[in-house]
Amino acid sequence: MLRRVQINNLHVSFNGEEILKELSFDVSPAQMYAIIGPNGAGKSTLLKSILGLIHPQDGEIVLSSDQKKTVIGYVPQSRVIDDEMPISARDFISLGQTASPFPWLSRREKKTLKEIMLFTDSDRLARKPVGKLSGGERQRVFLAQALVRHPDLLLLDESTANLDPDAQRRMMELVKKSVNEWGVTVLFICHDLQMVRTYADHILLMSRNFFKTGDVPSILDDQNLLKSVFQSSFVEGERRHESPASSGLSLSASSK
Ligand SMILES: Nc1ncnc2c1ncn2[C@@H]1O[C@H](COP(=O)(O)OP(=O)(O)OP(=O)(O)O)[C@@H](O)[C@H]1O
Repeated sequence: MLRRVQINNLHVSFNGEEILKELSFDVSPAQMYAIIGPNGAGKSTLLKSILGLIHPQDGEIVLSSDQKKTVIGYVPQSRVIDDEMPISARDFISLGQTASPFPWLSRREKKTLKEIMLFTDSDRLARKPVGKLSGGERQRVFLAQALVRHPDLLLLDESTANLDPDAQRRMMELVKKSVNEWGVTVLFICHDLQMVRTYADHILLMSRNFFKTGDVPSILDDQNLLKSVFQSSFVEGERRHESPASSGLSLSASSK
């Protein structure tokens, strides 16, 4: 189980543009943290920094857990799956398991795989080709893949976007179940504030060069705070769009 995640004074810039500045916060185990903020605020950048996919210019990320190495499960914002991909949902989920030198699963891995498929209700999808699954079924399979190594920390980047309200609720219930039953710690990026109110224990509100953490009421009930963060990003965004060349932004720069 995770003991601690500590983000200390994180700085991330791309092409000279500062995306994260002096970002610091602590995460307690077995809790759900929603990360909210306008488009371009740096939310995905933060998750990718925790994953080690982006190297911050300054600051540190401390992960500690009972095991030697903290296991992280990640469901990215978008994932392109070819409709003709000839791999079953079961095999796709098992790709998340620890790489073994053998091309077959050990008895223990098979048992875990079965457990996770039952847990996420994806066992009935086991034999279906992953490319033929509906959007909601795919999300369920992606979550199963992220959970199959029993992560200490689960990072979800808008993983319920594009799902219908019922599928969103079912997915978040599963995530909550993994927190309650296994003590997984979750950071989830979400634009649906109603969902955040229902499922988050804490919130990290981010915009460029600004952040605030707190419990749900202290962030979501502060209308002035929300207005200032979302409105200022809109005004800033408008200015950029009027004059992209003079803004110094590289229009082709994107990690997505
Ligand atoms: N690898 C990269 N190279 C250059 N710029 C990048 C890179 N990754 C992200 N950015 C820029 O950093 C800014 C923050 O991007 P990020 O994806 O973290 O935002 P976000 O808060 O997750 O936004 P959204 O809500 O739209 O998903 C954006 O302007 C983006 O273009």
